[in-house]
Amino acid sequence: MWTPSSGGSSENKVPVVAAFLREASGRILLSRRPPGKARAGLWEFPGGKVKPGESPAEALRRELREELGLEASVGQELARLIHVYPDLTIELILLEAFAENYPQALEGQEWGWFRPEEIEKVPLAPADRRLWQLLYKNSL
Ligand SMILES: Nc1nc2c([nH]c(=O)n2[C@H]2C[C@H](O)[C@@H](COP(=O)(O)OP(=O)(O)OP(=O)(O)O)O2)c(=O)[nH]1
Repeated sequence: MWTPSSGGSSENKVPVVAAFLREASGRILLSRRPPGKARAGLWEFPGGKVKPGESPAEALRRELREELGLEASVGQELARLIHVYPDLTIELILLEAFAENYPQALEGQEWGWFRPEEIEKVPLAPADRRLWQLLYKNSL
């Protein structure tokens, strides 16, 4: 019988929150995973793991502050999915977010504003590609 040693199972899923944040002209904020981290070089919706005792909204406000110096309010949940990576299974929760200031890369990561048609061509983390397809299907 095959048993996974780590990852590969949806039972021990790690909750990860991510922000759907749009600027005035409708472009969407993406950040790039830095070298040395899992899925380095791929683009994602900014966010991170939810710590024990935190709500998803609290976790997202903390991650946006730590990574991008953003003070943000958090709105509704837009999409959620479970994604199994070889090393880790995540439940990725996409929350609408509204920033009060402009982003700055506090952890040296690349970030940018992307039009929806540009996101089609960006190398996204596989879970984010699926999320993006879900959003598009629901014509957000
Ligand atoms: N933040 C974020 N992570 C994502 C997204 N899509 C996706 O597959 N992931 C994966 C990448 C990582 O394996 C995991 C989140 O870990 P992280 O490295 O961003 O979170 P963190 O800073 O809180 O954790 P850590 O590196 O300190 O362990 O989820 C996404 O849109 N945003």
